[in-house]
Amino acid sequence: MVFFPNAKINIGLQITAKRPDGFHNLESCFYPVPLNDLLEIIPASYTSFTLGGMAIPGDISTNLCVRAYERLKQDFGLPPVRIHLHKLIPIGAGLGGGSADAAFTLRLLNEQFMLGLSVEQLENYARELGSDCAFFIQNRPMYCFEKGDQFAEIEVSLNGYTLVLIYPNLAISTAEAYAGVRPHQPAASLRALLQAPLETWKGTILNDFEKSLFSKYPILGSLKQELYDLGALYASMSGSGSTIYGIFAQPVELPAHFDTYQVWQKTL
Ligand SMILES: C[C@](O)(CO)[C@H](O)COP(=O)(O)OP(=O)(O)OC[C@H]1O[C@@H](n2ccc(N)nc2=O)[C@H](O)[C@@H]1O
Ligand SMILES: Nc1ncnc2c1ncn2[C@@H]1O[C@H](COP(=O)(O)OP(=O)(O)OP(=O)(O)O)[C@@H](O)[C@H]1O
Repeated sequence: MVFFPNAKINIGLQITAKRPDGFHNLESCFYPVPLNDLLEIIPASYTSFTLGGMAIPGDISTNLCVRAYERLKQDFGLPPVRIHLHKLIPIGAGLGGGSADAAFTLRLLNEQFMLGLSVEQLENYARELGSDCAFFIQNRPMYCFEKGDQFAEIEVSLNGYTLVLIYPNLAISTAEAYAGVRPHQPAASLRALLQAPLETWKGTILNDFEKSLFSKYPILGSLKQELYDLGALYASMSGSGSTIYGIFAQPVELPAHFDTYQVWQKTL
């Protein structure tokens, strides 16, 4: 069976408090985007994991696909499988690629072996694997809170807009990003701000990771400004970085020097 785990962007990200468990409470709109890895899992005589596309740091046993398989195997005694991942979503990019791979592995195994797990059960397994993972079970625009693993419905649509993603060949670890932020209660509710027309977001919707990461890596702030100069209605860093995205009214011709980065553009 073949699935295509997709990336996400964060529209707004407020980090509101440090939790007793060391994690942070946040509020953010998670929005799926059609930039995909390829994940194939088939029954086999012994379990193996192979990787194509981009290299992923870390031992195979720490790969989130393998961890998701092992977790379900614990509870359901799954037979051996051959897992192949073709990695296309940049890593350390704030696009949730690893989390998507984990969640899609759970979803795929649930179908392949007819485990009969409900959405809620799959989300609970996903929460064990990472804060972003549970979002990719339902995989639709959601207002996320607490660790980013609790959800509320929100009416946000980018349909018809052109989305540009720029990955500046710079991997930022999530832990590094959280270490640089000072949690605070926001002056305005992100949820309310997101309900206003997209044209108003530029002045109102922020990603709290930008302040410290833009000082540390000035290229990030420059790219965001360039997207605005090119006519973006809204531009931001996604998640804990380093991807900078722009939302445009129509497709945009990007300057030649962007060729040195990984650039993706699609009308949604
Ligand atoms: C930045 C976001 O992508 C926003 O969508 C997420 O908060 C990150 O989620 P993730 O990559 O799934 O993160 P995890 O694998 O759960 O945690 C990695 C590390 O990030 C920090 N972390 C993560 C999530 C959270 N709500 N608070 C945290 O402080 C912790 O130091 C943790 O050890
Ligand atoms: N299948 C996988 N794909 C990508 N990264 C993986 C995977 N399995 C484990 N990892 C580990 O997860 C970390 C990066 O994950 P990911 O790419 O999701 O982070 P990110 O781009 O910062 O996204 P986010 O913070 O929004 O979840 C790396 O340390 C990597 O070694």
